[in-house]
Amino acid sequence: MNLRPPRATTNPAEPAASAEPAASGGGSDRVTPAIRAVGLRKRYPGVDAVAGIDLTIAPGESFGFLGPNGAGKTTTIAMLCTLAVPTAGRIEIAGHDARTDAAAARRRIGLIFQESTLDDRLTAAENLRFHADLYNVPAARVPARVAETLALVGLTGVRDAVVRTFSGGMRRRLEIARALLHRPQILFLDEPTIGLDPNARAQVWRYLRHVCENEAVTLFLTTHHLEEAEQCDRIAIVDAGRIVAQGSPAELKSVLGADRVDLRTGDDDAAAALIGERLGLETARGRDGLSLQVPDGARVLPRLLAELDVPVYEARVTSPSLDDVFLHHTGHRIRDEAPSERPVPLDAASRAVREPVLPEPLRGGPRAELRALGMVWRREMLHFRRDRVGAALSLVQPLVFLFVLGVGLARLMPGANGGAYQLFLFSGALVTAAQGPALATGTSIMWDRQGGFLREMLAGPAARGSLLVGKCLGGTTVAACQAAILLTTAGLVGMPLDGTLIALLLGELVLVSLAMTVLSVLLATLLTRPQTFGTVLSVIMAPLVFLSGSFFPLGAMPPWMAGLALANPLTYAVDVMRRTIAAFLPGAPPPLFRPLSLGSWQPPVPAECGLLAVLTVAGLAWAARRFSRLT
Ligand SMILES: Nc1ncnc2c1ncn2[C@@H]1O[C@H](COP(=O)(O)OP(=O)(O)OP(=O)(O)O)[C@@H](O)[C@H]1O
Repeated sequence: MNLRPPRATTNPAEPAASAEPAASGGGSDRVTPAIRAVGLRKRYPGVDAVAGIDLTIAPGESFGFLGPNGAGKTTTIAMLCTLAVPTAGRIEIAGHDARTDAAAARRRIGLIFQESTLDDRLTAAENLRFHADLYNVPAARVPARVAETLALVGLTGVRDAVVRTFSGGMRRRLEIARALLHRPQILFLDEPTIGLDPNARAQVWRYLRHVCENEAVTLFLTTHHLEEAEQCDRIAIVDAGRIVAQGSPAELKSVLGADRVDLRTGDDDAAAALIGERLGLETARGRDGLSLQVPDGARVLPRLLAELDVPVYEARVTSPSLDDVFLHHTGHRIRDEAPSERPVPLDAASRAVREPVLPEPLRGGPRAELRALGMVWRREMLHFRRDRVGAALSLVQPLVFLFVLGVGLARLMPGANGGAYQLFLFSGALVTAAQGPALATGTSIMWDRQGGFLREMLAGPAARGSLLVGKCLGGTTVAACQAAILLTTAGLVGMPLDGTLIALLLGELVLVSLAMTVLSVLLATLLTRPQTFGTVLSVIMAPLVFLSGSFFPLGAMPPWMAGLALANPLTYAVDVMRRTIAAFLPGAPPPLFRPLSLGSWQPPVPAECGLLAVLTVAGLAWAARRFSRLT
């Protein structure tokens, strides 16, 4: 059963970029193909993952890309979705060049990856709302679209449940809802039912069929499940990076031409002889009986049974399967098992949808970029608000510095009474309080990458720079908030509670938090494994903190150590805040507060802030460069 007949439609709201000849398989009208790929190739070191693929898929078609593991399906879909750059070839998505007009192409596609790309710390509705922001779905329509798409996949009842509590099937359905939220013209699904049990697979297919009947969407799906490919209007069989056959399931099977009849009889020798004499057909002997090839098994079988004078215990007619087609073209089989089709009720709201819903144009531009940036920032805030334990724990370290290390070391400091040393430590403790959440921003990029959500963001139409800046601003806000919380202990360490001083320190903390956030984000774009990231971070951060003048003044360090401290940007951050505090102390600041100097020159506070700002901008530019290349 096919999903539905192909439709030749274009988006009436927005004419496609170029007029194209008729799409093969999609009728004879002149319509812009939904997907067009010419000479597509992707070479990885040592392997031609895609070795020259041509595709033309008409609007409204459901197209299956069928092949075994490693055939090149995921690589093809990644290129079609503009996530991977082809080694050669050209791709057009609804008439938009995927290379030169990637954002326009992305606005027209919905994507469901092989692995889940949901944020499992957010609720179902929050995942959808973030997606709406990413794709700049008109704000007024978002509540209705969220409700509609959740109803479509039967998840209305769990809209406010955190995704972590969802089963694999529910996650997949939520991903279908999310991919449809911005009304894409083309829905790409990479192995949509992988890892699901037969019942969950049947559910997903039920919703996909429903989508095809009610939304004007072109489906492109990769699969190695034969019965899933069977439901598509057209199929391309891929093997070793090439399309070996293409057509409707019926067309592909008709190439084999014959049905197979299997017989289990009381006397196979006599039956074989009779079939040869009376029907002129050749039989083959197998372990379980006789088999023969006939053009139309259903018509031949009654005559065959009537002619045989031997008992027939079992007779079976098998039409060629796609597996036979696959075997015919590639010389090997695709293994598969069929799912049990158990009906699953659709939500009432989705049953009410009858008319196909046409895709709507989504707009890009600076406002859309700001919205995407805001979405990333808000997500960081949500995570921060929900992770109260983590937030509280990251304050433990600076509090220990202040009230354990501070009290203990003060007794060893000649000429420093306890209060002066604790106040001396305070600027370092503030930096340490900001440091935890700032560095966690890089860690969250690593986990977003591992958990898949990063792909959801990267596949969207928003510029990567907007996403990166949103992430950095989110991390900075959280880090500065944490340091601001520590600032409430200022009175306990003898800091004057002056409004201007506090405002200045908050401003400096924002700069320092941004600098450290950018450092961690840069590291996250340079490294691929979270474990390596954690190790590198701890190796870098220990010397940075201990050589920053946070715990003892540079004047007390041996020259080689003081030289290293001067090369450490964190030293300037601590010095800036310490000098700011010293400026508000009544009388001359204690000797511990002597500012750092480069030879005989004492850099002014604006110069130290300027240095931090320049390093931050340079780090951000480098991180943006790296981030733009992530796939
Ligand atoms: N990033 C990569 N670097 C190197 N080789 C890769 C990379 N991605 C894919 N390949 C190789 O390209 C070939 C095609 O891989 P691809 O993932 O596209 O196949 P597939 O048909 O989607 O397989 P599966 O069904 O297992 O997902 C494989 O040999 C794979 O090892």
